[in-house]
Amino acid sequence: MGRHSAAASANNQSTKIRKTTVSNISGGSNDSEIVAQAIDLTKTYGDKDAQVVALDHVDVSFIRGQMTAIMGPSGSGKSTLMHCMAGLDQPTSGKVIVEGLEVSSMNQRQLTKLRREQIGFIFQSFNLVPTLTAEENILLPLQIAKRPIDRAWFNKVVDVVGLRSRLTHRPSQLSGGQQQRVACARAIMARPSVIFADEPTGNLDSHSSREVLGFLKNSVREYGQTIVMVTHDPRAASYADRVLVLADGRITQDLQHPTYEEILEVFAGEGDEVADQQEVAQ
Ligand SMILES: Nc1ncnc2c1ncn2[C@@H]1O[C@H](COP(=O)(O)OP(=O)(O)OP(=O)(O)O)[C@@H](O)[C@H]1O
Repeated sequence: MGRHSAAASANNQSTKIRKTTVSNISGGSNDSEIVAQAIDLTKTYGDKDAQVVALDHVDVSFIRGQMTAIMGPSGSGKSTLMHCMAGLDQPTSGKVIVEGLEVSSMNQRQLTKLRREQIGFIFQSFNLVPTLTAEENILLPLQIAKRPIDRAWFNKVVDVVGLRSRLTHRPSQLSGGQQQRVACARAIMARPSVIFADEPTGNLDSHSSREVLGFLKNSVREYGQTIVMVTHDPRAASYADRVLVLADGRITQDLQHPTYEEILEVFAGEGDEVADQQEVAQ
């Protein structure tokens, strides 16, 4: 399905779904709970003749202690939004604010500090260091940042992700699900303000996906962790408190606590594409 028809399909569905506007979310009494915010965010690639508008004046706020899923067709701007929010990519115009700090105007040194101290990452490909054990991988970001290691917190995180008996194993000696649980533990160990997860279950079978999503959700419920997760998988998105749908670089849906069926309904017109991507992911 083309990108314009995808957007139209999403808009057509919007009347059927509980919908909260971005201004409702970002305004009013919730202001103190905003962890990360995009204001009039635009990102274009290429020059005038071959310009791609990856993000088109996006306004969105992410609330502390919530898990948000970002969905949308391929090329709709999901990764670009997440990369701009995490300070991995520079917007063309507009602002990104994390914990009250303007990320979009930071220099490299400030960005490195921000990513070390405030932001956790989980990638589809796990991104573990192959020569280090699970324990060493989990502790690596804290050691690089020269931050003290809270052993009680480490033990809690290790037990929650069920890695106690695997701490001395290297990534190659672990299953995909176990490797992703190491990556989750690594992300949460530093207690970041927000964890950005890019297709965290994209390389996992359905059993391992459920384990990883269960752990992520648990970290939101029990420790107030804030998570923003890009996913093509409606099942994964149904674990989230909120689902944002992007099309052509704009947010076309903002759903609070949607059920799996409601998420499927949003993509009913482009079900083949979602189903295909889900199949590839599993
Ligand atoms: N470095 C780049 N140079 C040029 N165009 C780019 C670049 N990165 C992204 N784009 C374009 O920006 C648009 C948004 O890309 P983005 O990767 O954010 O989409 P996405 O929704 O994450 O897609 P997918 O689901 O396929 O990963 C696409 O049209 C893409 O081709």
